[in-house]
Amino acid sequence: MRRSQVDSGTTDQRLLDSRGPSDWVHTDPWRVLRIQSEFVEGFGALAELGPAVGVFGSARTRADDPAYDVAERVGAGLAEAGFAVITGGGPGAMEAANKGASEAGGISVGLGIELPFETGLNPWVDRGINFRYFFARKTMFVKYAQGFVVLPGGLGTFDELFEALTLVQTQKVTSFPVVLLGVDYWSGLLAWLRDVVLEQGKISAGDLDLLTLTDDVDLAVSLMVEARRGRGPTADVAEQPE
Ligand SMILES: C/C(=C\CNc1ncnc2c1ncn2[C@@H]1O[C@H](COP(=O)(O)O)[C@@H](O)[C@H]1O)CO
Repeated sequence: MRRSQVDSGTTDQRLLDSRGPSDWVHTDPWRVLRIQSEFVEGFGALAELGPAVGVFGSARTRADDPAYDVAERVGAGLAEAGFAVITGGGPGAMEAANKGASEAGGISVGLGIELPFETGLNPWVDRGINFRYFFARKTMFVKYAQGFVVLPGGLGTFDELFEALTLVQTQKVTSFPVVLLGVDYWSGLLAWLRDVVLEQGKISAGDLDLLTLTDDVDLAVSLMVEARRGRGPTADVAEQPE
């Protein structure tokens, strides 16, 4: 535009001078940009992480609970085997796994989530990202972890476990090992999946093959190592064309 068509002032000036209504920051199009920024930040922070395992488990596991010690040993074992350990960055089993990984000299990652009862990232997270949106955070777990160790937990842990299983069942991700650590805790769920869900044809037998139930931390770690070998030499970079 030229002459009288040109708006007075510059675009920069209009941007910097104007303080109009602000309700648009709470609209969906603006949220889309915030969501996008979570993906950009997550991909940017984790792209060069190398082989990693996700550890899920209860936010309520106390330090005197035997499961805390198990989580700590899992974190340490995975770190010693060369895996980065990715948790939800919160308290309980997450904190224990991060502690184990960090103390063993490994890469301890926490993907925190904004919650009404904010707890913040636990002190053992060395690389942390805070998310507003659960679904953006979940993408990071499945994109950057090559296997999952699941400690005793509640609804959040179930959600993460079944999300991983669903993605494999529907072939949305390459199959990865899922270890349920805690025979007493998890065997009831596994029995129900086998005796009711499988029996009534709601899942296939192969869907259960993905799961290993054990109390053995070393076995959990070695299953992850085996799976990493199975993925071949590209396991560290895992770049695929679109
Ligand atoms: C409930 C309390 C704190 C919650 N803080 C959390 N911080 C980060 N991640 C969390 C938190 N709570 C749940 N998660 C995710 O779900 C899984 C644990 O859920 P569960 O219901 O406790 O089993 C865990 O793997 C996280 O990814 C203060 O007590």
